[in-house]
Amino acid sequence: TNGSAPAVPSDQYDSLYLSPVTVGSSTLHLDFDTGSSDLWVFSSLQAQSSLVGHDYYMVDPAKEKQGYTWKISYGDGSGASGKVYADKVVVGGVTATAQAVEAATAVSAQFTQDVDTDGLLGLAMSTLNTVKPQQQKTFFDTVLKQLAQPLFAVDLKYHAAGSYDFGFIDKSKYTGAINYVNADTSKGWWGVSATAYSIGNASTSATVSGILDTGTTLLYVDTPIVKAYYAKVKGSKMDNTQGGYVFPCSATLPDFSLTIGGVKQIVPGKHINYSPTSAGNCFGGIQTNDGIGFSILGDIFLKSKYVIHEMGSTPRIGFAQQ
Ligand SMILES: Cc1ccc(-c2noc([C@H]3C[C@@H](O)CN3)n2)cc1F
Repeated sequence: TNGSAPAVPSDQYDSLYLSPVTVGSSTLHLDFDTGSSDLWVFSSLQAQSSLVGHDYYMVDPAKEKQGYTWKISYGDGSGASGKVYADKVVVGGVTATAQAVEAATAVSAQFTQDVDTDGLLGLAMSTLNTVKPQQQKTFFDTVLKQLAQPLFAVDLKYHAAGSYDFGFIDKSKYTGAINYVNADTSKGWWGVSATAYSIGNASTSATVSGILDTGTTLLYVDTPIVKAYYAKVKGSKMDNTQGGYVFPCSATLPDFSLTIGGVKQIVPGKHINYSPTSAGNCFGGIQTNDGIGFSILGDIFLKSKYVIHEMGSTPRIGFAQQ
C-alpha cells in the first residue's frame, strides 16, 4: 500500500509542520523529522500537568517491550525520554502493525510548551534510533517492503499545507524534471553536497555539505556564505540578542541557490524573510552553521521543492520544483 499524509504549518511562520498519525487508538499530530530516527509521543505515562494542550498515546501495558528505554536530544537542546511499546501506527493509510512506539515519561520544556506537537516521527536512517537494549526501526523502515516503491516524498509549502507521500511519486506536486543525486547516508542522515551557491544572479563555486532536515526550521550554511548573502540586504546586521541575522522587514531579499547534481536548487528571497522579531525587524531564514560542522537544509530550503528520499540499493535524493 501507498499513502499520503498532510503536513500542516504549526504557526504563521512555518516553525514546524505537523502530520496526523494514528498510534494505537489515538490520533496524534507529529513533527515528521528527516533529521532523526525515533518515533516518540506524549503519553499517559506522563504527569497530567505535562499533557495539558497535547493529544497523547494511551499506553497498553500488555504491549510494552519490557526493559526497553529511549532518550533523545535535538539540535536546540530539547529532548525527551521514556519507555517502548509495540503498537499499530497508521500514516495516510499505510499501516505498521507492530511499530516501536516510544512513549514519553519525560519531555523538556520546549516540547511541553509547544502545545501543537504531540511528538516526532523520525525519517532518517534507523542507525540513529536511540532505543536500548535493541535499536528499533523507523516507521519508514518498518513499512518499506509494503510500499510500491522504496521511497517517501516531502512536499512542504510556504505558509500552506503540504504533504508526505509514501511509496509513490505524485506527478501533480511538481513541475519539470526530477534531478537525482546519490545520498550520503554514512552518518545516518540524508546527506547531500553542493558545488556552488548563488546570491541573486551571482554564482560562486564552493563545496557545501549538508543534511536534509524537515525538523529544522531554517537553512544553516557556512559563515562566509551567510555574510555574503546579508551583504546584499540593506540594513541587515547580526543581532546577538535575537540569535542571528536580522534586517528591516521592508528589505528586498535576493534569491539564494545551492547547485546540487549540477542543478541550481533555488530558494526564493521571499522565503528567506522568516518572521518578525520582538525588536521591530525581521529574522533571516538563512543563518550560520557555526559549531555544527556541516550545513542543515531545513524547511526554508525545502518548502519550494518536492524532495524524493529513495532507499534503494543505492540511496538517492530527487529534487523537483514545486
Ligand atoms: C520543541 C521542538 C524542539 C526540537 C524539534 C526538532 N525536531 O527536529 C529537529 C531537528 C534537529 C535535529 O536534531 C534533528 N532534526 N529539532 C522539534 C520540536 F518541536
